[in-house]
Amino acid sequence: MLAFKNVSVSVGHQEVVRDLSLTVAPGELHVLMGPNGSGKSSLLAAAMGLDGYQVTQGDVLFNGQSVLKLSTDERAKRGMGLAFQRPPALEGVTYAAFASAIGAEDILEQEAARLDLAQFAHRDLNVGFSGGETKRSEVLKLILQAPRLMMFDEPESGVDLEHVAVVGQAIKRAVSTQTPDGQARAGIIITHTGLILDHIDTAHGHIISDGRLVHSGDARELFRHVQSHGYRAPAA
Ligand SMILES: Nc1ncnc2c1ncn2[C@@H]1O[C@H](COP(=O)(O)OP(=O)(O)OP(=O)(O)O)[C@@H](O)[C@H]1O
Repeated sequence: MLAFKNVSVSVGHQEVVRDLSLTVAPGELHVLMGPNGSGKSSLLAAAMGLDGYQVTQGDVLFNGQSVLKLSTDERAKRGMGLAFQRPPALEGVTYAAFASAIGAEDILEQEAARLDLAQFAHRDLNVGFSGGETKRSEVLKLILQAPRLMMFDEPESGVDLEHVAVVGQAIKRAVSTQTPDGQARAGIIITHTGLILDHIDTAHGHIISDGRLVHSGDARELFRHVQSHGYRAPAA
C-alpha cells in the first residue's frame, strides 16, 4: 500500500532521512522506534507532503503510484492520513463542525465515546485540552477521517496508562476495519514508550537511527531489545 523507496528527506539544508526503504502492505501495522531527532516524524511528514519536508532522493508510492507531485490534500483524498505529534488547537472549530465537514457526523458520538471523549464533542478542537486529551483527540480526528493508511505519531505520549489502553484498542479497531469498499487498511505508529504494543496485534518493528532504517523485526522483540541494549541494531 505504501512504499518508501530509497527515500532521503531534507528539512532546509539538513538531511534528516537517508536512503530509507520500507514497505507497508494492506492489513499490516508497522511501528517505528528510534532516538529523538532520528527522522521518524520527518519520514511521515514527507509521506504526507507537509511543507518544509523535501524528498531529495527516491520515491514514495501509495497503491503503486508516486505521490511526490501531489499536494497534501490530494494525498489525503487518495487515502493517506496522519495524526500529528503536536496537533494545533483550532479555535472556532468544534468537533461536531469538523465531523460534519468531513461527513463523519454519524459516527462522531460512537467514536468519541470509544476514546472517552464523548463530553468534548461541543468543544473547539484541542482548545484548552490537556496534553493527554489532545493526543486522544488527534487519534479521534484520524479515526473520523478514516483514511486507508493511518499514520500515528506518538499517539500515547503523555496519555495516562488507562487511556493508553483506550487509544491502543481504538487504533487496533480502526486499522483492522475494512474500508467501505472492502479493502484492508494499514497503519504506522511511532512510539517511544512501547506501551501501545500491549494493545495491538502483531506488528512489524523498525529502528530508525540518524535518518537510516537500521533494523527491522517483530515489534515487541525489537522493543525489548531497545529496552536492554538501546537503539543499536541487534547483532546479526
Ligand atoms: N520543521 C523543522 N524545522 C527544523 N528542523 C526540523 C524540522 N522538522 C524536523 N527537524 C529536524 O530534523 C531532525 C529529525 O526530526 P524528527 O522530528 O523527524 O525526529 P524524530 O525521530 O521524530 O524525533 P522525536 O522522537 O524527538 O519526536 C531533528 O534534528 C529536527 O530538529
